[in-house]
Amino acid sequence: MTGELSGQATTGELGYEGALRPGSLEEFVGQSRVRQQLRLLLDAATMQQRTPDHILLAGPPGLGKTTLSMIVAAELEKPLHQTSGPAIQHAGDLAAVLSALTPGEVLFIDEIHRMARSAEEMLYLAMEDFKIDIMVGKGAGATSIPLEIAPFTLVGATTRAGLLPNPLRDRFGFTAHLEFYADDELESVVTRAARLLEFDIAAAGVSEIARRSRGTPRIANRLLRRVRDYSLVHGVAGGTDAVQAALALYDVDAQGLDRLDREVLRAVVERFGGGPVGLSTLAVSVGEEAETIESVVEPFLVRAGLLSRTPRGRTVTRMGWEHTGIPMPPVS
Ligand SMILES: Nc1ncnc2c1ncn2[C@@H]1O[C@H](COP(=O)(O)OP(=O)(O)OP(=O)(O)O)[C@@H](O)[C@H]1O
Ligand SMILES: [Mg+2]
Repeated sequence: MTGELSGQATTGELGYEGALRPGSLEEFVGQSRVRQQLRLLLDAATMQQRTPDHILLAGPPGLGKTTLSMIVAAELEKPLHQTSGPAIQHAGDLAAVLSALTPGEVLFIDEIHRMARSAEEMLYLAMEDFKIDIMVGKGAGATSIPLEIAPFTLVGATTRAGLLPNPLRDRFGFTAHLEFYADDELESVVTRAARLLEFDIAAAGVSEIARRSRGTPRIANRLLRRVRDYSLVHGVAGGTDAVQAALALYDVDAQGLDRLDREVLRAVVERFGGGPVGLSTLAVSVGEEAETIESVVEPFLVRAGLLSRTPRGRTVTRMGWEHTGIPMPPVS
């Protein structure tokens, strides 16, 4: 999913994201519970001069997992090494990363649920005892040589906490579940970003953007940039008119649903009588990957009360039917 309302980052966006990333826990908007929990964890470790427990950050795309990993390193005043699950295809890839860590370094593994199984075992031992076993040779003559590594803090991020094997999940001392942001929190995100972009936007425009951002800071920042483009090109101020015109141009509706969200709702209603329908069937019928539907589209539709996930499949709610504009058949 690559629309304006995908929580996933686009390649060209990475530069902007760097510039807009909050640099400390205090600057990080919202998620106040997670912030308090992290503050305590980091302060305690600093006082005792040890590395803090490993941290797992779980939640949909664009809610601030990468940002928080950078903040953890900054708060600890330690270097950050960033890698990701898909980059770790073999145990050897992980061994190379782990053996190069300096004491206290923060290792960030994004999309940790996509790491190779063979590397997971190595990670267990590393997380627990700061040791790894290096295999030397092949076949019957193979031996494993234990190697000490520097104490480090692992920060893992996942959009799919349910996919992590239990032994891995259990080795994180703290799991932060990031929630979608409330509208007033998104307003703070947009106000802050507008200031950094030196874009003058009216308060009413800010709240309009916040309302349409699906609870996601990345989307809020992205919509803000579209509105800024619009006001620049058309030479108009950043008020509600500019916001509405810009968002209409990008197909974002008043509740923040984009094309794919609406397609998913319509598919369930038109082709499956409102559900229940299984995830894979639904994914095929809208031509998207099941993972995208499950981790990007559904969390928002469920939160907005338009879709419900049941053991038998996905069902569109009464509000969801209303959103499609198709009359709901009477319950027989
Ligand atoms: N709490 C926040 N306050 C201000 N800005 C935020 C906050 N959370 C996220 N952002 C902004 O949203 C953008 C996306 O955040 P981030 O990259 O950390 O998300 P993510 O959870 O790692 O997403 P993904 O799952 O796609 O990797 C960044 O540009 C960041 O500046
Ligand atoms: Mg990220």
